[in-house]
Amino acid sequence: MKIGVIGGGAWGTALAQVAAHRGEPVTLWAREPEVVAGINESHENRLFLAGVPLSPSIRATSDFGDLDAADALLVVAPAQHVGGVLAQVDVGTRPLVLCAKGIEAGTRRLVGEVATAVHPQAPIAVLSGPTFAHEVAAGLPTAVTLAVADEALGEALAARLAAPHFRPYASRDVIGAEIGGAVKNVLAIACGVVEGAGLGQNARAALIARGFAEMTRFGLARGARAETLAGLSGLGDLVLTCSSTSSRNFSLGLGLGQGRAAADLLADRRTVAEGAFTAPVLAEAAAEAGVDMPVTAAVCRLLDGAPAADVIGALLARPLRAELG
Ligand SMILES: NC(=O)C1=CN([C@@H]2O[C@H](COP(=O)(O)OP(=O)(O)OC[C@H]3O[C@@H](n4cnc5c(N)ncnc54)[C@H](O)[C@@H]3O)[C@@H](O)[C@H]2O)C=CC1
Ligand SMILES: O=C(CO)COP(=O)(O)O
Repeated sequence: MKIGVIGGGAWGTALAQVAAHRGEPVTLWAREPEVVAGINESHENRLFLAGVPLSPSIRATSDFGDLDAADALLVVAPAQHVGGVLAQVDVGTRPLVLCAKGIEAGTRRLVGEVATAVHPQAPIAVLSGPTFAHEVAAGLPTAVTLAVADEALGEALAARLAAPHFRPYASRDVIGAEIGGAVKNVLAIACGVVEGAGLGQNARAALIARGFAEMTRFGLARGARAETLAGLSGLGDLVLTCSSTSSRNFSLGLGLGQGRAAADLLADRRTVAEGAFTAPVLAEAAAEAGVDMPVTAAVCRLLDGAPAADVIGALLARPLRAELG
C-alpha cells in the first residue's frame, strides 16, 4: 500500500517518517516551497520539524498530481483548511486517513464530515491519540487509535502504518475518535491557563477530570462511544496535552493565564493551535446539542479578551452540582 501525505507541518512530516520506516517510498505534499526543497535536498523540514533527519524515501512535492500513485492518503492539513485542500485532490475511492483535530468554523462539521462532503466515495479513517510529532519522529514509543468503519480496511491500514515504535489500536468508532481529538485541544488551553495563572496542580487535575466529563457529555450526545472517549484519542490525548508546554494549545493557555492578550499570542504564529479555532464552534455545537460545556465557554471568553482572573472567578462561582450527570 503506497502512502501519500497531505500536509507538511510537524505532524504530516512525522507521519511520513513513520510510513517510510522500512524504506518504503512516501510522497508528501507540502504547501511551502521551502519545505518541499528542504525535504528533497537535505532531508529535513526546518520550518516545522527542525533537527530531525528524515528518511530519504520521503519525496516532497507541491503538485497534487504526484499523489495519484498513492493507495491511501493521510490528511494532515489544519482542520480549518482540510476542505479547501482536499477539493484540489483527485481522491476517487481511495481511503482518507484523517489526522487533523478540530471542528470546521461556520459549518460545525467534524473533519470526517468535511472530507465526505468533498469526496463522498472515499472511505474515512481517523488516526488520533497522544502523539507529539517530535517524539514520534524521534522514534519514541507511541500508541494511537485508528478508527475505521470497515474492519478489513482498518486492518490493512494498521498493518501498513504500524512500526516498532508506533502502535495503532483498531476502533470502529470514527466519530468518537474525532471528538476526543477536537475537544481536548480546547481543554488543553484551559489547563495552560491554570499553569500560567499559578493555580496549582490540584486545579489542573480537577480541570482534566471536569473537562473529560464535558468531553464525554458532548461525545455521547453526538453518538460517540464512552470507551473511545476514555481511550487513547480522548483521555489519553487530554492527559498529554494538559501536562506539557510541548503542546501548542497548552502554551497558548499559559500565555493567557499570564495575562497576555489572545490576539498578541495568536498573531504571526506559524504553527497551529487548533483549540483557538475549535473553541467557538464547539461552544455553538454544544448549545445546539443542549450540552453544558462550562470549561469550553470559559476558554471562549478568554480568547475574546476577558481577563483570566474574571473568567476563573466565574467558573469557580458556578452553582454546586453533582459530579455525575
Ligand atoms: N504537531 C503535533 O504534534 C500534532 C498535530 N496534530 C494535528 O495535525 C494537524 C496539523 O498540525 P501540524 O502538522 O502540527 O501543523 P504545524 O503547526 O506544524 O504547521 C502548520 C501547518 O499548517 C499549514 N497551513 C497553514 N496555512 C494553511 C492554509 N491556508 N491552507 C492549508 N494549510 C495551511 C502549513 O502548511 C503547515 O502544514 C492539526 O490539526 C493538529 O492538531 C495531531 C497530532 C499531533
Ligand atoms: O495533538 C497533539 C498531541 O497529541 C499536539 O498537541 P498541540 O496541537 O496542542 O501541540
